[in-house]
Amino acid sequence: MTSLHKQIIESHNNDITKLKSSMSTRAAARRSVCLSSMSYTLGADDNEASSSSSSSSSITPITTSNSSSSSNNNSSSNATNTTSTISPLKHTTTSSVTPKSILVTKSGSKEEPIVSSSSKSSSTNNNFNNLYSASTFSSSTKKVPERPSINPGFRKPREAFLSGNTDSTIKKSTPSSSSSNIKAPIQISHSRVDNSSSSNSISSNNEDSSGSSTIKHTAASLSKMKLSPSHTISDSSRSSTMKTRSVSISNGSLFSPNNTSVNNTSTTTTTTTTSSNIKTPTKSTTENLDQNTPPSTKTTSSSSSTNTTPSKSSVDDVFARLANVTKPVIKSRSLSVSASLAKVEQSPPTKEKSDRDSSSSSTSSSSSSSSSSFSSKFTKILRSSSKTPTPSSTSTTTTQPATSLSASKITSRKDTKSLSSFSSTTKPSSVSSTTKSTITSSTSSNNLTNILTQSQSISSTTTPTSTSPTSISPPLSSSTPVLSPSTTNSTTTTPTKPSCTTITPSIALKLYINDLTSAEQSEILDYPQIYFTGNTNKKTKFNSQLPNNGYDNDIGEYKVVERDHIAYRFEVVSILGQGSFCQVVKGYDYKTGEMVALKILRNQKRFHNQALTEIKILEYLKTNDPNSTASIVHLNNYFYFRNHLILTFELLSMNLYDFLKVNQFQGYNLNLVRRFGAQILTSLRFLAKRNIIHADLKPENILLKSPTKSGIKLIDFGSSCFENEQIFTYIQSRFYRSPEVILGTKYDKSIDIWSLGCILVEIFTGVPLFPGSDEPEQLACIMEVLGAPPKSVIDNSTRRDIFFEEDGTPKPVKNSTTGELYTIGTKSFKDLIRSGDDDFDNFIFDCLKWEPSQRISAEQGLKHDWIIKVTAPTTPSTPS
Ligand SMILES: Nc1ncnc2c1ncn2[C@@H]1O[C@H](COP(=O)(O)OP(=O)(O)OP(=O)(O)O)[C@@H](O)[C@H]1O
Repeated sequence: MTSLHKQIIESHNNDITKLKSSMSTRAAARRSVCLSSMSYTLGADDNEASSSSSSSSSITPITTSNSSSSSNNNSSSNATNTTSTISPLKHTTTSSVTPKSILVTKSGSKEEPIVSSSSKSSSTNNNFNNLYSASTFSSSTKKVPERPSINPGFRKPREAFLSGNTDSTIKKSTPSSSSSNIKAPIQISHSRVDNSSSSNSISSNNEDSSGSSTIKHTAASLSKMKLSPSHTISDSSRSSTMKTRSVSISNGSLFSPNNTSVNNTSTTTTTTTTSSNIKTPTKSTTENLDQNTPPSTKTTSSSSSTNTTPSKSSVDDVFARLANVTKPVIKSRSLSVSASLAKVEQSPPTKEKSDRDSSSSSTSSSSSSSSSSFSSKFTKILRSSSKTPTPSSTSTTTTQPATSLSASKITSRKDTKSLSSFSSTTKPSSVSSTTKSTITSSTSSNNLTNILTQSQSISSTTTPTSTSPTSISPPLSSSTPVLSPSTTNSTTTTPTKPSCTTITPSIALKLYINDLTSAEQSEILDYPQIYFTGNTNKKTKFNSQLPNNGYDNDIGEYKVVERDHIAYRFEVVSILGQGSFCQVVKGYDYKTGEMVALKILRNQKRFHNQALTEIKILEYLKTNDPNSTASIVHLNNYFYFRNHLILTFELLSMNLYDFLKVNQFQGYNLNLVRRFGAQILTSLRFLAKRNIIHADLKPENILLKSPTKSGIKLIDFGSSCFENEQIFTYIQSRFYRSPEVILGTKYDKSIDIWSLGCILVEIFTGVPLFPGSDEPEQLACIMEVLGAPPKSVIDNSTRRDIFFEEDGTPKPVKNSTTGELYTIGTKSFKDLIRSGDDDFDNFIFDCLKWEPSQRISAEQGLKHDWIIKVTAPTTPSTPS
């Protein structure tokens, strides 16, 4: 093991510690952690995995200007010339922008082939390496602005929306005294400074609507590159809660701009921070990576390419490395029990339930937290969802589901037949094959793993259910092999397809009572099938004096404990992400043998209500997308655990914000942008045909399916709605917020097209197109490029007074940092983007129309010249 490996591992361990500590803190702490020390979470045996990925240490920043795409060569030159004007100050900050960590989420074992269109690609797009090469736009290392501060998760009341009190800084950025002296046109002066250097200065208020935090940060706006004084941006702290990433790798080892040559790098890539350099992986980088590319990865890469171009970007190789580093290895722990013991210990279900009920009741009454009282209303939810037949249709009908979640999803918790949702809604794979499980008869050990070291065969205690709503069933393997003794003996094996054999709670109680907290000893009786009871001695202890009996922190977030169980079925492996109203963890499903993503909603009524809407839409979408070709995440299941609504999803990989981050916000070439664009358009067309608005399209909500492939999926339908069921007026994350939402006019599905335009530009450039720190600045950023909105748009605005003078002239808006005024229409889009591709520019123009009706539709977008130029076969042929 090289010293670098040790360094990486050390860094990982440190980050794990930070992550753990951050999980129990409020948003302010989380935010700081996210910015300054992105969390790294590893399975217990990941050190081993990381050592096998030494090549990752040889990755150097993309620094040279060898455009990987021939079509972009010209623009590359242009970019070089243009960016050479960037001020030295910008370069000075460049050296400090290095993110501390590179964040990658290892996908589950399922890796889909790269968008197969690569084989159909033009000569400029015949190699996946090409796809992942840096954008021709890139110049120096980018700094990105703080992520949008207002998040749909924290929608404001309509009154606040109309009064403009939605972003915490509206007052701040709407000049009062100065405004009277300043006339339009608005002048502009952006600046961007390094946010990585400012994380320590973050303070945030965790309260929903009133809180604001001041963040000194860097923003890497294109237009602000010429000036780089730091500025202060106020954000609504909650909504700007930064995502934590499942895995972060010491950036210093992998991507530091200053690390031009790292251990094991035989050939050094010259790194420069001059703006004229377009950062693209060099041949040497690729070669070094290839030496250590796992066979599977190499195969994948080559198979996705018709021509191998060794000198092209190796970002995909980077991801292969990262994926390798983060390969989760967890212990296999499947519950099993001796037949004799099962016979002896099995208690009548009604008795157990009765005991549980009384216990639960007592527990409930002892809790003084408001969240608990609220939660009681939701305890009916989902635990017996299986009893309800699935919303029948799997056709592509555009009929929307019932307004509210099916009543079948909500049943009394006291219904003794209401098994846990997953147990009753799934067809146990083991049953169909009359699986016999290997078990141990040991009664001396409380450790399930230990018990599995001895074996006996018994019949599975699982019974098939007659009703299996497909829309909420977890993924099932066709056959679920039984753990063999050899498998179960290992403490470091990758999760194997486990036996679906379960034990009853009473047996689990007998066997593992010492592993269960006193609360669990009562709680477990509520779960008819026990798959896993946790593998940690750090379980949260019941405390009726604390929020949700100690299970929650003070903002209603579940205190996630790694290695603990969720609902006696899933093992918490790591944290994947942190949303405004949820935590997303990677979990191992002992029932199906799959890694999944568990979205644990905050224990507050509004979040639950929002999640119920999300579930309704997700189920509807899944039903209408049985083959999963719409590039939309599939909901596996949902259930209720410790007063938290939990949604389980297929496990995806990193989101596109992280994807930009690992490339140090250099952006990616247009071929890859196009691939993403085509897939997003396909998703939007799918949604549009069903009259669904996503309403929170942003890079964080677009996830790679695999770290090594370009396939993506949309997630987070928590803000979504049917067009005729609009609930919220205040939606979309600010950078991607459409003018009509800002202005408070009627909106429809074309708000997603606006977001798409912003996102695609960002993927190309690496930085947000319109990085307003609040809504007035957001609108000013837009007007700076698009000019003032048409009079009709202004006149229809319900928030006109916030942004416009009486005569319709835009109110002056100052740059929140420099104090300089924005000016309307002073930025040329083409100059701003410098894509060198008129088709791309035109496509973006078509997305960014003031008038929603004039924007391109998803259907039209898929036929646009830029999209059809080189289109992945899988994307246009995806479902209509
Ligand atoms: N299926 C998944 N697989 C892997 N990671 C996921 C998955 N779902 C979510 N994540 C991670 O968790 C993060 C938060 O998820 P999500 O956007 O659903 O939460 P949210 O609370 O709705 O977020 P927001 O604050 O944007 O509303 C995502 O950005 C992503 O990084």
